[in-house]
Amino acid sequence: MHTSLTDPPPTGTATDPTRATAGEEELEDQKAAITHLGHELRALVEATVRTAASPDTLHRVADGVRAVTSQLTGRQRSRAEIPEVDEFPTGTRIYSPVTGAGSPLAPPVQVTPTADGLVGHCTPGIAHEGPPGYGHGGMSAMLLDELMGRACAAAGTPGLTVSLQMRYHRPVPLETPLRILARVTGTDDRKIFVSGSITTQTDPDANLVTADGVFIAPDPHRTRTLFPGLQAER
Ligand SMILES: CCCCC/C=C\C/C=C\C/C=C\C/C=C\CCCC(=O)SCCNC(=O)CCNC(=O)[C@H](O)C(C)(C)COP(=O)(O)OP(=O)(O)OC[C@H]1O[C@@H](n2cnc3c(N)ncnc32)[C@H](O)[C@@H]1OP(=O)(O)O
Repeated sequence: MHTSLTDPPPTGTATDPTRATAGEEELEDQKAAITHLGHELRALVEATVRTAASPDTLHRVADGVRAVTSQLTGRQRSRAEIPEVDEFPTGTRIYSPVTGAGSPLAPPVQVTPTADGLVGHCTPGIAHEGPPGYGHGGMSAMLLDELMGRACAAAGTPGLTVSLQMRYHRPVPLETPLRILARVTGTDDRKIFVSGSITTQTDPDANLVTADGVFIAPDPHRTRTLFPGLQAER
């Protein structure tokens, strides 16, 4: 199982299949299929919020979507279950609403390490709109919360957000490639202090949104209670 924070591209995977064992190959096939469906669903979501189709067309499409949904049958993941393809808490979260290649809600953000933290790249669409043409403020908070949480995990101290101070300097343009930075700035016992920012990729010196967060590394007993799937499967 690879440990990269970067999710696989829409078609195929980043891992050389000739080096994978049988079990790993199955997981890579699963990841590729989940990614394929996520890609198509994101296109459907974006088309849904942009279309000017007639009521007849919308009703027909809604019926078609219901028929498609009914095909996703069989065993359903339980609430606390960690997907087999995931690498919690430091790697792939395939259904994350921020980074998940399999999530119709995610932009999705591609995450890579930097010298002192993480950088994320994504291009949110109209589905993530707040003010007309600009990103929803809650979406910016979600992008930063995730990247800052991942920066804690990448630094070896996974933690949960207890405080997230947001500052919105300029509106975030949609359909524009964005850069999200996150880095751990300090620790105090179980407290982890993290900063983050969102800029466009073309103007990385102009902060659109900045954030300061406090994350807490839960004690081992709390971790076992909060994440029973971690104990059962890892
Ligand atoms: C193999 C190990 C796995 C460990 C996994 C751990 C975490 C992994 C989680 C995610 C990582 C994965 C990927 C990251 C991607 C996305 C992350 C997105 C982030 C989120 O989406 S996350 C969801 C929203 N988040 C919550 O759902 C938290 C709800 N919360 C709680 O569940 C508890 O809060 C808890 C358990 C966190 C701590 O509970 P607790 O009882 O252990 O801690 P306690 O209260 O004793 O506080 C200890 C010290 O923190 C200080 N403190 C408390 N609050 C503060 C605040 N607001 N500001 C400043 N300091 C604060 C106290 O003052 C005290 O300081 P002092 O000791 O100095 O007095």
